[in-house]
Amino acid sequence: MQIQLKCLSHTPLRGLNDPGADIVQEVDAVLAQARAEVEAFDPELIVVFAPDHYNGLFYDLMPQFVIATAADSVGDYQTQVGPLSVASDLALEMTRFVLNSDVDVALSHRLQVDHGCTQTLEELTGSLTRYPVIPIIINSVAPPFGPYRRVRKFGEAVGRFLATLNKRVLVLGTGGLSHEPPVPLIANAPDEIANFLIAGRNPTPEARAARQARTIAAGKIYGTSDSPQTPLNAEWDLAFIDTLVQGQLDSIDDFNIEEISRVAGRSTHEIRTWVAAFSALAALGPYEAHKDYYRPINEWIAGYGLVSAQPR
Ligand SMILES: O=C(O)/C=C/c1cccc(O)c1O
Ligand SMILES: [Fe+2]
Repeated sequence: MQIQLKCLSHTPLRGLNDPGADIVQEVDAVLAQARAEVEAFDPELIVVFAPDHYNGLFYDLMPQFVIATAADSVGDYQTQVGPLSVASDLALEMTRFVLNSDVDVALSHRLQVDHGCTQTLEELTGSLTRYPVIPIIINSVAPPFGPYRRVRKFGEAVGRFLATLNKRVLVLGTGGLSHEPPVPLIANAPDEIANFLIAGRNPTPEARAARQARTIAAGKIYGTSDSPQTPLNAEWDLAFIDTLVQGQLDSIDDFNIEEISRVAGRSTHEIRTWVAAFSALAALGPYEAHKDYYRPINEWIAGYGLVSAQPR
């Protein structure tokens, strides 16, 4: 089998609250290059490790890991609505393999996915259906989270499964790096917000629009003294990227969840998708990785990065 990896940030504010035109063009060029590389690789399967932001998964039953055999995009922010072309049989086989590797994983035969999964698919492939895909959700937004060492074990099990396939596989991780958008916490939440976080599927168009307006408003002041959210932390982001590029994945086992939230923002935990993706690649042997791009972009509430890797 052949495998390539790309991990990149997502942000629903791209196109809704943009930085200066020079930065927009710079990112457009980075994404165009990544898309061209995906096109040249011509994957037969995409495995996308993604977070959910209370669009598909809620506290009525909040799993740490989910593999989907079927998935529909809710179309939040500016993402496309509709079904993904999920490789259902392979997703089920993967689930069996992971369970037999002594790692618990939930299975969904009808998962709703949001921008955390679909933005990256659209940016790197042009659509939700261009290639067969297996969506894998890693809880990165709804505390409590399992330890980082667990994410690594999960990613390794997925990687060992991919090694059994005779296919060109593109592994994606989407989210991060440092950032903290105004996603509510259930701890001490008023009833209305708690009810949304527990069972808020399929919100009304008005509720969706209000959520989007709140995020845009937060983007307008993010990184200033008016913003109550933890700011971006470029130093933390670059050290994390370096850890991945140097292949020091075992050091991630010791990551302290509370400390990361404090110094880099609560949604920084979307890097769990990167950890799983790199662990899947590392399960196939030594790799070489390259930082394609990094820039902290307040308007997008994103320590925005792209890293690519392949077997050495
Ligand atoms: O879930 C939302 O409504 C917003 C999510 C968000 C905002 C800004 C940057 C991101 O990476 C997000 O996922
Ligand atoms: Fe996100």
